[in-house]
Amino acid sequence: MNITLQNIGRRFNREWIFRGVNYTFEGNGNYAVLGPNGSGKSTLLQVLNGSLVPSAGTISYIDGSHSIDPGEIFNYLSLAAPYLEVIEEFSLNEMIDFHFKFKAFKPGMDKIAVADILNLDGSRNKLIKYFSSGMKQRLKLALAFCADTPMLMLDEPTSNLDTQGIDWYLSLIEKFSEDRLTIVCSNQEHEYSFCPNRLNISDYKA
Ligand SMILES: Nc1ncnc2c1ncn2[C@@H]1O[C@H](COP(=O)(O)OP(=O)(O)OP(=O)(O)O)[C@@H](O)[C@H]1O
Repeated sequence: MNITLQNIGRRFNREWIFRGVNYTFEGNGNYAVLGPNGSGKSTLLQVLNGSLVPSAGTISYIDGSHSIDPGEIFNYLSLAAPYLEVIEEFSLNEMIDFHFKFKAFKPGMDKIAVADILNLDGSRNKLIKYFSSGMKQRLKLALAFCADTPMLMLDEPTSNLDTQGIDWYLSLIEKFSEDRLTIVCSNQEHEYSFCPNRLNISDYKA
């Protein structure tokens, strides 16, 4: 999967957050979007995942030999981000069932394997509203990692995770990011140290 940005800019009201971004995210590469708080990392990720339209420029998606309509791109990606909520009234079982109505499981994965990855097999009927913030973050990550999509987008992936949770995240990266384009928005080195390709959004401040 390739994503090509040509002269991309995004503004809110009169303020340009970034401008003139020319960049290609290629193949199954690992990419980090870097920059200090408020620099526009999440805004760029939202442009990349089709939830925000760019204010300038064009974005194109190519999967193999065919191009994908930006309106359809959500079907091709898995996203874990602080602004993407889990459904509090669902149990863990219901949340997994719901998520995988829209996305296929990665080969070898199923509902039980996802609960196993979370180490929450005994809590399958527990309502998500009773999960701790770290458990909710693990759930968001596991749902994204275990879905069979050609793109994985992660915004602040280890927020609310303890040291053990960070190791758990890194083990999932090793297991589930190899064969897909992976983009991580972060300002914490341990979250993106595996990414050889780095885009600093501050370089495009208008
Ligand atoms: N819907 C919006 N309306 C107006 N301004 C917005 C909106 N969303 C984001 N912004 C502004 O855009 C700028 C970039 O925000 P963004 O969340 O993309 O930064 P970030 O680099 O991801 O920050 P952080 O590291 O704190 O998560 C900020 O100044 C923010 O206030």
